[in-house]
Amino acid sequence: MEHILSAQGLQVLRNYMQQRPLLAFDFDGTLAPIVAKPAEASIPSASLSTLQQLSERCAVAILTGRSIRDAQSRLGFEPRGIVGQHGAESLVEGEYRVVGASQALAGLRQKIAEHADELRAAGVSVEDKQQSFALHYRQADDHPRARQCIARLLQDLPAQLQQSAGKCVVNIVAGDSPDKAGALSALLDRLQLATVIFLGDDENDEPVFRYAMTRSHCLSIKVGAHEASSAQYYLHDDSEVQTLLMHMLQALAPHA
Ligand SMILES: O=P(O)(O)OC[C@H]1O[C@H](O[C@H]2O[C@H](CO)[C@@H](O)[C@H](O)[C@H]2O)[C@H](O)[C@@H](O)[C@@H]1O
Repeated sequence: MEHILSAQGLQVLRNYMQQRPLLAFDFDGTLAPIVAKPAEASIPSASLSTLQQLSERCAVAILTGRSIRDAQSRLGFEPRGIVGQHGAESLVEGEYRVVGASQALAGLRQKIAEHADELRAAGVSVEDKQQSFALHYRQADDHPRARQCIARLLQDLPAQLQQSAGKCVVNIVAGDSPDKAGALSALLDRLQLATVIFLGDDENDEPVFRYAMTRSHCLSIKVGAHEASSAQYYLHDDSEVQTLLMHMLQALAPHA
């Protein structure tokens, strides 16, 4: 993995930007720094301003584990596409679709209600996003205990549901939902774009990093270098995101 802000990385970035790619961004841990409470996450104002300017010159999309409604409330601009709940819902040029749903989510909702006291005592908070759940334990005093409590809840998870790990969170989505890679592929088709730059940081972004390896016009960048990641390039951490956005913008300037 190469640093995207190295001389070589920036040359690759400029070449991509000249093709007017789709600029696709993960939200938490990428555009918005990780914070203790999910409700308090926000994009720093400088990044928001640069994203707005980018969205006037290029197609911009957000690919997030959050619900679309939640993500929208944290964006000061309207992207061409938003993929929400890890791929389970999409909003592209005003058209909303739920892609994948399962009755089994209703069963899990009931089970979560039955285990509410136990989850609360273990410091687990539940984010019900309708097409998916996030079971958060960042604020638990004892993370192993919280994870055990979640594992007990999910031990007989129906085959129609799938779980995945994230940053101090366990996500549950319907098994027939696309992941972010499937959703990105559909988005590119829909927008009739072939080239994409994707920036993400977490487990649910790895399918996109792997997808990028199979395509010739897909540049993948991971926030936070990690040997096990399939991303091609990295940023050290989210404090470098604004610098990257500025380089993207400069590469679109007429004289660039
Ligand atoms: O795909 P993403 O946009 O990265 O969304 C993944 C999840 O992000 C949120 O949780 C994470 O961020 C929180 C705020 O920084 C943090 O407190 C939590 O520990 C992280 O897991 C969001 O709440 C989830 O719904 C998303 O699935």
